[in-house]
Amino acid sequence: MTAMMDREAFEAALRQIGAERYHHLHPFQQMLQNGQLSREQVQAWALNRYYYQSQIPVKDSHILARLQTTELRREWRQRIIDHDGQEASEGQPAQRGGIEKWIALTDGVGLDRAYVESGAGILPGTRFAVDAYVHFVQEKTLLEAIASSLTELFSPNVIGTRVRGMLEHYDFISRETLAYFDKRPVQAKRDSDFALEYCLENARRPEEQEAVLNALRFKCHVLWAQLDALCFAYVAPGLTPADAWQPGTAEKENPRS
Ligand SMILES: O=C(O)c1cc(C(=O)O)c2c(n1)C(=O)C(=O)c1cc(C(=O)O)[nH]c1-2
Repeated sequence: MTAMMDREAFEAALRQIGAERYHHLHPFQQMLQNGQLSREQVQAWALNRYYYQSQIPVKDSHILARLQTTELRREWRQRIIDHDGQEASEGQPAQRGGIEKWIALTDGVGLDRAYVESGAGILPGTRFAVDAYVHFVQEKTLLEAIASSLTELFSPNVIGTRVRGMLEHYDFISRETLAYFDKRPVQAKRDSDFALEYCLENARRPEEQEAVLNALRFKCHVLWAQLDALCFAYVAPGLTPADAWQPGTAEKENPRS
């Protein structure tokens, strides 16, 4: 049996998984940030990732429903607000949510909004990976469900590199198009600091520590598999499934708006 790790060793083991397995290492991510993709390949990324974005508040609602204290629910419900936004109330302005901002991104790369929101044209690999994430948080222990969000420990770096690279290399990408990412690093740090502390405190046995590490490995695979699907369908030519989005289709009617 594996021995219990102390707090530092456990945290180091989690960070090691990110260093080896996070999607910053994926060839599609690297092509995206290095300006090696066509406009259509960037459209494919934006379209497929919309499905991930759309399911994040669904998965967080499953976690929320399992939390047994007001304090924990308050903390977790902020994640749902971040993605779904909030109507104006009591002198507070309305808050645009992440999903709406992602639609601004797909708009910005010229995709038809109704088509994006319909979810038609999503690759099977994207759908399976994202759905697996939602099922994971329903079926596993609460500790594992919370641990599966820990990839966000690593997202501020990859987001910074991606945004810088895309702005530098693609003339069809503007700051406004990528506004989704403006707030993400701060939100991701807040969320992952909380989730990390929860896991460090609540994994009290070696098996629980192992389960947390495996949940983070699983989530790295969820992200990796989505980029694999994009590579296979849109970078290797001619392998796009017949019912998935075909480059050159679903263009917005007025590409300037
Ligand atoms: O751009 C990225 O590389 C990236 C990565 C991740 C992640 O590591 O899971 C998330 C996000 N973005 C993101 O925008 C987001 O809202 C988000 C929520 C979660 C989660 O697991 O709850 N991960 C991520």
